[in-house]
Amino acid sequence: MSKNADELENTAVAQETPSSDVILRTEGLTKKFGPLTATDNISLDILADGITSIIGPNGAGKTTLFNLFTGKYEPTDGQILFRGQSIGGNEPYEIVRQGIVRSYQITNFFSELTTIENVRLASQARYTGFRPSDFLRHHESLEEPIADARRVLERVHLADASHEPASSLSYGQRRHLEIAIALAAEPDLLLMDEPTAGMSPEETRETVELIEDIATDTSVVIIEHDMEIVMGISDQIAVLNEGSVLAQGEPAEIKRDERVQRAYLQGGGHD
Ligand SMILES: Nc1ncnc2c1ncn2[C@@H]1O[C@H](COP(=O)(O)OP(=O)(O)OP(=O)(O)O)[C@@H](O)[C@H]1O
Repeated sequence: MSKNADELENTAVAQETPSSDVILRTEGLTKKFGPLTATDNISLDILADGITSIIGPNGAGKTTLFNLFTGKYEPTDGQILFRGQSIGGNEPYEIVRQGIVRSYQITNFFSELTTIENVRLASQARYTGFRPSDFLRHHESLEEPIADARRVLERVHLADASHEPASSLSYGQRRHLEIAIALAAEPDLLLMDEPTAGMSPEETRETVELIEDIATDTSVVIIEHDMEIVMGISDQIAVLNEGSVLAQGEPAEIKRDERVQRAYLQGGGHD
């Protein structure tokens, strides 16, 4: 039976609109730096549920993709849809307000302030705004930001260190403080760049558990080089190679994908 015009139109809409289980979609996303193409026509779906890992050899375009998601870079071409809305080229503070937050691998807090003061400042921004100049504005009450900061510190197991100067925290605790600062913005999508890099086996185990806990109510995307962690933690994996998506799927599919093995698991260099 042939479809009438309405049915055809509905089909077209259904194909174009990301389904509700996709939180972020890229369509033909390209970023060029002069003659170099860092991400090349990437079309990728990040599912709302669970943890997506982005893997690939050095220079594959993983960090560039994160920088496009957070508004640090403007796409040269293509679209980024967050919950169906185009965000490509938005300012970083707008993207944080829209619900995408990145937790940094590098230390990015005020070391002379206490642990809770650092998280409280980040929670305050939810009330005053995420524009750099908004940090100078005052929320009339500190009660809510302090209560939020306490809750977040419980979650990342730093409650006991609340009143320690951030400079006195161990390396693993500092990384958890970074995560706490990101969580204080109450993201819907949390981006994490090598969340266990440089950690001891014990710190790594705690951090993996923490990420799994966060993923129960927040969509999580991680860039990760450690294949044991990737295979254990991920619900979905996207493999990039030379700026393009080589494969996307569940860990078992990715493990047996011959192109992936050739490009990355056996052949390609990584940290
Ligand atoms: N700001 C920039 N200016 C010029 N070239 C850049 C810039 N950022 C990234 N590149 C280039 O884009 C390509 C992709 O880099 P990107 O950092 O995204 O890769 P990656 O997959 O994150 O690598 P790694 O695992 O080493 O961090 C590389 O060739 C890199 O040199």
